[in-house]
Amino acid sequence: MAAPPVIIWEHEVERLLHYRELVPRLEEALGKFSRRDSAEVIQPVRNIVPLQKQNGFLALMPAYMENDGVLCTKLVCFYKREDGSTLPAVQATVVLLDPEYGNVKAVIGGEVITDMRTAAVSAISAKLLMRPEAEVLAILGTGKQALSHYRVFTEMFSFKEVRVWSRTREGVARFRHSVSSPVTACVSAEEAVRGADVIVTVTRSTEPVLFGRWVKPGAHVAAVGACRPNWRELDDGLMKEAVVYVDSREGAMSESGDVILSGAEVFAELGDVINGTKPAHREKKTVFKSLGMGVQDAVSAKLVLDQWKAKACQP
Ligand SMILES: NC(=O)C1=CN([C@@H]2O[C@H](COP(=O)(O)OP(=O)(O)OC[C@H]3O[C@@H](n4cnc5c(N)ncnc54)[C@H](O)[C@@H]3O)[C@@H](O)[C@H]2O)C=CC1
Ligand SMILES: O=C([O-])C1=[NH+]CCC1
Repeated sequence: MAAPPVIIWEHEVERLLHYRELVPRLEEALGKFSRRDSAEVIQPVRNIVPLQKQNGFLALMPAYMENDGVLCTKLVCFYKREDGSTLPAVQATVVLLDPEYGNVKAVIGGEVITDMRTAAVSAISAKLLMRPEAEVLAILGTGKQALSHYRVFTEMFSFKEVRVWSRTREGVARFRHSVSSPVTACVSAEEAVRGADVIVTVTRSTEPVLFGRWVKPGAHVAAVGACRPNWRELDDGLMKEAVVYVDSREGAMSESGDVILSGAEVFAELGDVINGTKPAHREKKTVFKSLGMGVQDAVSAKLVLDQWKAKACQP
């Protein structure tokens, strides 16, 4: 009989997962995914069950990496919460299985993984697509993703100024309290993004919060919210004038309101740029539309379990 699964919960994931190890693994996984080699990654578009009463969705996100021996699925609920709600916008659990026997090896809290891997992939998009002389970062939204994005972007790059905007003053005040360095609080999204080199949108909005006419030429946008086909964060103007990159073409064509409703053309996946099969248009306005992928959770969970085992073996 197989050993019972290891349970690793959020505070431990927080201790075990570090961007310096996570970022290169995610970069490699994005490249593998975009090669569409079934021995490297099998990852269907996630299955979604609407939770009508709760105004949310349950998503099942499986991924199999045959060459790496990683079989994984994340269960994630995400909600269209009203501001002021004390309930979380995203709740997740990641399950690692043994591909040979099918037994569960580990059950891992998925919130820290979701926050960190999403932010790390946005940072990879910036590494590939922002101008090298980028100085100003703007973050729209001040929730959990805003914080993880702030952390990895300031760890990986040296911005001279970080601006934040939220619909509520409390949101900005809370955010400023949670970070170590000064940030510029902006009273409007327009004020935050005018002249910014890199813009991150991490809101629960279902209507555009970022308009192309505010975004300067050559700026890079990482758009993380709006993960349903009828939800938007970006306007048609931005989607149509920017070169659009995504994590998964299939995912974007079935889930991204910004892509589907604007009719914008998807130029490439990030993995195509990593593999050298599509160029990085750093000189143009670029949008990375993030939706999240099971393979990102799989490599993150594998890293957590490996670190946990390494620590457990230490005397
Ligand atoms: N692309 C991906 O892989 C992932 C995307 N997400 C999405 O990222 C977004 C942010 O997630 P969290 O930070 O966990 O949520 P959160 O609830 O912690 O933060 C949401 C932020 O959006 C703001 N907001 C809410 N409604 C708004 C509106 N109508 N206009 C402008 N701002 C508004 C809130 O004030 C708050 O600052 C959500 O849409 C979530 O579904 C979350 C995880 C992964
Ligand atoms: O990839 C993910 O975990 C999610 N994408 C949208 C909400 C949660």
